[in-house]
Amino acid sequence: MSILECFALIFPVAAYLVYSWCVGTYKYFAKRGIPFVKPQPLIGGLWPVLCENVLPLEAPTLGYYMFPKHRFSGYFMFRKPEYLIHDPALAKQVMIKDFDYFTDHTTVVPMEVDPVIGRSLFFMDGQRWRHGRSGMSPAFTGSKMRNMFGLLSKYADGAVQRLVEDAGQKKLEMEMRDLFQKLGNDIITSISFGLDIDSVHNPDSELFKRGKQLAGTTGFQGLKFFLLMTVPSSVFEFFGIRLITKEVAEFYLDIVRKTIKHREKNNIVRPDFIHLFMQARNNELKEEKGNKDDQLESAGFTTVREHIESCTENSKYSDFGITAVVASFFFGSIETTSTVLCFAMHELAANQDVQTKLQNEINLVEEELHGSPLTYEVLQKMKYLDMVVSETLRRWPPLATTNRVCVKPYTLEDYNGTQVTIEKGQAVQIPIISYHHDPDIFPDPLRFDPERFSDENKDNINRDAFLPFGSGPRNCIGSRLALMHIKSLLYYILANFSVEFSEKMELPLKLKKMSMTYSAESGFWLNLVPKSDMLNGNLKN
Ligand code: HEM
Repeated sequence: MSILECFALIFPVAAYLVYSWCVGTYKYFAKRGIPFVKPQPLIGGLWPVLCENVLPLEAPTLGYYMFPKHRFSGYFMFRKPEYLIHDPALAKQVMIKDFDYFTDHTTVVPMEVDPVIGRSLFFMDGQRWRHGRSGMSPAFTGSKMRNMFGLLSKYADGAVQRLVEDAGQKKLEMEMRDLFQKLGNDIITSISFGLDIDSVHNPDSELFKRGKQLAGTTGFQGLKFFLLMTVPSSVFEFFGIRLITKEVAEFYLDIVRKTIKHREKNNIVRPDFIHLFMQARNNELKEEKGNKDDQLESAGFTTVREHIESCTENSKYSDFGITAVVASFFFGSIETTSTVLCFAMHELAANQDVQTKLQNEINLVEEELHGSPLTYEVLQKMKYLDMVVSETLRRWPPLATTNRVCVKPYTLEDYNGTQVTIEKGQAVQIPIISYHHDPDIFPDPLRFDPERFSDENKDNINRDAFLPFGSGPRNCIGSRLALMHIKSLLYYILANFSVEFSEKMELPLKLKKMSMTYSAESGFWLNLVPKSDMLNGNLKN
């Protein structure tokens, strides 16, 4: 990082802290009789992150256990007062029934600040978000995902076969986050930009390097992202700081332009996102009402419902618009899916009985397929695989919290009758991780137990408190794609390998502190053990 870049980042942050110090007040919650986490000067509720062993991503959730008798509590982000919602039923009210009061996420990035990230739904607000979501939702329906499954599954199968060749007769020792980030980059590059690459064997390829610049949440890129979440985006605009550099945006724009030209000239149809958004700009992207693939249960327990009516009439995507929208998928998808895959593999290595049960289900499916390729229907019907993925999402949700911004005054009522009006512009935090780890909601919460999601037990699950993909109209638009990605890779890996901890794995697992999502401090080191060798008992070390 150059001195100029350091200055460009440090100066706006310092200016913002001084500003918030002048306008903020720590008396906000005390005056209203609301329990709150005691702030420290300047950094507010971030003190436990700096001085105690609290992960930054869990910092806003501290009030959950400090004030168990309340439906909500207060928290200071630096000097800005925010609310933490303890009661999952109240969170549901905020996210679904009273959504009109809470339509936005806290971080908004105007297109002028960053033309790529500014086109990501996550960072849009108001009408622009509504319009963007309704235009994008037909590209993520179950039927579109079924069409994309062939591409994704073929890639996952091919990538795992290359690992089988690498392994030969030996165990393959690998760091899982590195592996899944590479596979994730390749899958998203294939289904977004229509290009097939192999980053595991070609880590120096231009496409992998560029992909990392799009999805990166570590180093300088991670710092910029963290600041974007804490400092108003106008500060970024004023200093001309972009999250995705012009060079990276132009690299992908060039690919998209050439691909579109080639496809139009040669009448090529490939069921990927470029194709879907080319259809959208020609008003040809339709939602097929009543399609059985769009029913929730077909995609697994965790899939979330689409609440916004789709409308593609005015979605006139330019070449740059298509580039920016698909590039923004890198950002939301690679870290999240890699996190789930790393922890799923970790739990399978730690719980060999679960691994055996999952492999038995996979073996049965393979027998029934008689050598034919895996299909979307067959993958969706794999109950135990769905239970393992659901339990991983409960135990290790990639997003520990989500949030909403109040857009018109709203009154909250505590169990004891205390009422408080949230003002326009104030944020509420929804502590996904606290619900998932609350023993009153999920007994023995730190135990990895896929049986919680069995047919016999899943009706007892409090759906309001199980929120890996959020809830309501602003839920995760990519839940079906994410589940398909995670399940396909787990299927092919466990069809060919068993997994065990390698000697390099630091146990018990120590979580990485400075990370935007859950991760292992020293990596997820596992051995992939070729299955045929295990069966023949002739494994070479
Ligand atoms: C396991 C993987 C994933 C997890 C756990 C996850 C989780 C989430 C969560 C918790 C939210 C916020 C929801 C809310 O506030 O109610 C969200 C939003 C979002 N996710 Fe995901 N996500 C995953 C994968 C993906 C993928 C693969 C994509 C797209 C290709 C994606 C695109 C988005 C977008 C665009 C939003 C913002 C939606 C909006 O504001 O309208 N996510 N995700």
